[in-house]
Amino acid sequence: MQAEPKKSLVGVDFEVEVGPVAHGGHCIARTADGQVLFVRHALPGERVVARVTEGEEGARFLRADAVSVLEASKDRIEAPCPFAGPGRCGGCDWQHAKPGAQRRLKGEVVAEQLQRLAGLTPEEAGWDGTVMPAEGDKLPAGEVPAWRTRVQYAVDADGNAGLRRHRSHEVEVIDHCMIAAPGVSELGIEARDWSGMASVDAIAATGSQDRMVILEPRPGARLPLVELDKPVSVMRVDEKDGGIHRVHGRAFVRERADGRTHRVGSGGFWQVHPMAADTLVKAVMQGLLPRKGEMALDLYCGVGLFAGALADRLGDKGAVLGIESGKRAVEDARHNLADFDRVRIEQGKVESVLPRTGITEVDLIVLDPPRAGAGRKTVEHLAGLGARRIAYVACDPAALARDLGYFRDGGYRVRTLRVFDLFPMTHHVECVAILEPVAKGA
Ligand SMILES: C[S@@+](CC[C@H](N)C(=O)[O-])C[C@H]1O[C@@H](n2cnc3c(N)ncnc32)[C@H](O)[C@@H]1O
Repeated sequence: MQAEPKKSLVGVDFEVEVGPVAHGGHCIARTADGQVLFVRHALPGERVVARVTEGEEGARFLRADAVSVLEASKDRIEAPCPFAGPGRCGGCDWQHAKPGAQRRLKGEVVAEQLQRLAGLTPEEAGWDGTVMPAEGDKLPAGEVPAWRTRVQYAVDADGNAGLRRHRSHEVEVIDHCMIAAPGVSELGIEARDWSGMASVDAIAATGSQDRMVILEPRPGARLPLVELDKPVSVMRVDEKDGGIHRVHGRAFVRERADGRTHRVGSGGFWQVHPMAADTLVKAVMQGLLPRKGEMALDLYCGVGLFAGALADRLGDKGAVLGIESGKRAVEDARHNLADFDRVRIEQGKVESVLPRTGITEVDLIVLDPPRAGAGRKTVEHLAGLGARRIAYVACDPAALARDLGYFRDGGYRVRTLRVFDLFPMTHHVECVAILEPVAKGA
């Protein structure tokens, strides 16, 4: 017998009391029947009308948008961006929260994940519970920061440009993105007509005048001429293989951080807040306190940000091994670190390359994995290398908390945790955890 299809609840409204914020930035609520709702654009303590955007009867949970606020939180503000809100731009999801409240809520999410997945209180994690701005970010509270040094715009078939709506391919047509850095705006949809393109990825480097635009043309469309009064690279996404190819200018931009210049190719990772790289390097180095002559690993090393910072502090007798899966990022890392004799970069996945290196002992480890985290197997391997300190840089607090639990099983404790707001107006948060071995007999 075929099971009856479940009835979709999309478009149905529920009047609900909004509970705490959850991982992912949505708040938790329940329908009168007890079904869990993850409500976007809501704040804890509010009473709202939540309109279901995903889910059916009997589903474990539903997703919804707060389409009307019946009782507002004192943390609520009118979103400064005219394109934010239910069903609109999918970029910033916390425009409706005061800047101070955004940080507090990020802290609540980190604390909840630590408790639930690692059994740690903030005190046990050596964290004072605060969420810090990026180093040197002195913007007055309330002012919308134009921070994003990389924005991927979308263009519809009629040539209207904007940003994608939340979990949708539809384009929210906009004339300006408030959080785009000025260098991005002078290149992006604010500056020219992008008809014929499907997407336009605009990058403005920090510490150099370099600009890059990665264009994905619609079938048969010609690329527009892109001119700027500073070095601009034009790249093209290949329709057939999805590869990124150079059309004009250099195939990279130069980013400055920790006193060095880093070449970052079109597909390579670089932090999108202009002060993020320096902030993270400082937090990692303050936590690790590298000593001359030590041996260190930089895992998920990208173009070599932490490997370079480590090599610089470890001196001529120190050594660093970086591992990164992206082929072009590895080429960039090798270029960026060419001045250091005792730095080696291996290409491949950490989980397969690390065991093959035959390394059985290191002094220091930095790991900065993608959102999924490192996972049990890699953490078990790392915990067996006897490092005196480990710095775990994380963009997903849930993956971090889970992996901290694995590190605890491997004999490591969290010495300090620092939490940074490197993504204002969104729910995203960045953490740096410093671990050390639990003293024998403790
Ligand atoms: C969050 S970025 C960090 C990059 C670098 N640490 C930085 O701060 O600029 C994560 C990096 O890990 C790489 N990556 C993803 N999965 C990987 C894996 N399984 N093994 C090695 N590298 C991986 C990505 O290509 C990306 O460069």
